[in-house]
Amino acid sequence: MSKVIHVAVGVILGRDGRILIARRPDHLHMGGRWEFPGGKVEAGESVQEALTRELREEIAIDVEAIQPLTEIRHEYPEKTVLLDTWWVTAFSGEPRGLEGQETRWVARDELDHYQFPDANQAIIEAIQHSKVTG
Ligand SMILES: Nc1nc2c([nH]c(=O)n2[C@H]2C[C@H](O)[C@@H](COP(=O)(O)OP(=O)(O)OP(=O)(O)O)O2)c(=O)[nH]1
Ligand SMILES: [Mg+2]
Repeated sequence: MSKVIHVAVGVILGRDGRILIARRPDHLHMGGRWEFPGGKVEAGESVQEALTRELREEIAIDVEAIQPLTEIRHEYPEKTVLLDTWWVTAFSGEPRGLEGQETRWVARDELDHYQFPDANQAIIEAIQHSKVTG
C-alpha cells in the first residue's frame, strides 16, 4: 500500500568545509526541523535532475558537481521516504532561502547540535565518516 517517496537530498559543502542546512517551513512535514535542502523526485526525472531543480528552487544555487553519499530508507508513521543523498561539491551562486527558510553553514562536528527529522541521524553519521572534504 504505502509507496516509498523518493527524495533527492543535497549535502552542500562550502569552500571552508562547512555544510549548509535550512529550516523546514512550519507547515510542511517535519516543519521547524533543520534539513539538508532537497525535495521529491518527480515523474520522468532522474535524481540528479531533481537535485539540481530543487536546489535552484529552494536555495538559488546551480549545482556543478556531485558525489554519492548515502541512501537512507526511513518509515515515518505517516509515510516512508528514500533519502537519496548526494554531496554537492561545487556550485555557483550564493545560497539563500527562496521560500523564506533560515539557512546556516555549520561545521561537520556541529551537526549534532541541530534538530533534524529522525531519518537524518544516519545521514549525519555518513557525513562524519565520509572522506569527502571538498
Ligand atoms: N529535503 C529533505 N527532506 C527530508 C530530509 N529528511 C527527511 O526526513 N525528509 C523528508 C521530509 C519530507 O517528508 C520529504 C521531502 O519532502 P519535501 O517537503 O522536501 O519535498 P519538496 O521539496 O518536493 O516539497 P513539496 O513540493 O512537497 O512542497 O523527505 C532532509 O534532510 N531534506
Ligand atoms: Mg524540499
